[in-house]
Amino acid sequence: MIHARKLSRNFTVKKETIEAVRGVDIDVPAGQLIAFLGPNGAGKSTTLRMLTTLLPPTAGTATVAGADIATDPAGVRARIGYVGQKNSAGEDYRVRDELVAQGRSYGFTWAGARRRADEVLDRLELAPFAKRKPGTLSGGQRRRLDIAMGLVHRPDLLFLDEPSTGLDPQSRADIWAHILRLRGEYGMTLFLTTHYLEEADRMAERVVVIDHGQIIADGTAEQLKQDLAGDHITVTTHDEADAATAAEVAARFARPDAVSRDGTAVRARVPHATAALPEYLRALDEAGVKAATADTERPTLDDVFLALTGRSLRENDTETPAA
Ligand SMILES: Nc1ncnc2c1ncn2[C@@H]1O[C@H](COP(=O)(O)OP(=O)(O)OP(=O)(O)O)[C@@H](O)[C@H]1O
Repeated sequence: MIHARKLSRNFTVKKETIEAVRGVDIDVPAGQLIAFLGPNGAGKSTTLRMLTTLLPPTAGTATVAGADIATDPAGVRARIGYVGQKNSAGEDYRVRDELVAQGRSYGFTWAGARRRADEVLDRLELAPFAKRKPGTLSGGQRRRLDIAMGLVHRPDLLFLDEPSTGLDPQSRADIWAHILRLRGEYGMTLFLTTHYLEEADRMAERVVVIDHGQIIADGTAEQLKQDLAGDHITVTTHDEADAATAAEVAARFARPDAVSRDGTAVRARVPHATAALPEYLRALDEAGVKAATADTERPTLDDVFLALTGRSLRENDTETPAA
């Protein structure tokens, strides 16, 4: 559905060149739900804008939904939907009329556009608001309208740039329920960016991480966590001397740089915590150290990012994601 090779985009600002996207290669098969993650300024929107033909690449090639972004941008646009960060519906018309106008802009007849408008109103549970102006909708309803606008022409592939940003947790869950239902009904390919790592972790089949314009990780959330972050074991002891011994013992189970100590707490990164913990506790016993508490923790996608870059993706977050 998407095949991009060495996709790159530079911007020149005051004679300075910004390499926003640097040689992105990506292949997305039909039907996949893929989350594109990265900190602010990593190049997510720029990549999306190139794939959706809103921005020409400086170098590289891509075919999207079977059409070449450079030689057949109209073909790409006819087959994809794009829901950007900004509202896509205007303020002048009523909700249904906005959707009908969108259908007309894709070449549907008036009757066809009205049929499509009613279908997406129904699918996104917006029918009760059909006669309202977009400006009177709540944040979540407005976001559903944006998605409806992107779906009027029944695209095979839908790009969503931060579909849930700025919404309260309940509206976010609601948007996701709609996205997943639409995907089930239409069998669409979904390519989305999000700042919410938990959402990417739970919802996406594939996670691609971009940083400084380059893809630095690509796989299922589970693979990335297992390969790049590993589980964590945390053991606390009764005094700091024991903790120092416990840290030395931990270094036998984990790489030395994957062991840290804070007072009486020792934390170690290991491939499989549930298997390593009993062995570790036995080894502590042999070393004459009694653990006060022992805990295991699965890694998060933020741990993956931290392992890859030494930075946390959360440093950019301004909102607290829902649990
Ligand atoms: N029109 C532009 N002119 C100049 N620089 C730009 C332009 N658009 C993007 N950039 C720069 O390119 C880099 C990548 O920006 P981009 O918007 O793709 O990042 P992003 O990962 O989508 O970030 P965010 O999460 O904040 O939306 C940034 O350094 C940004 O400042």
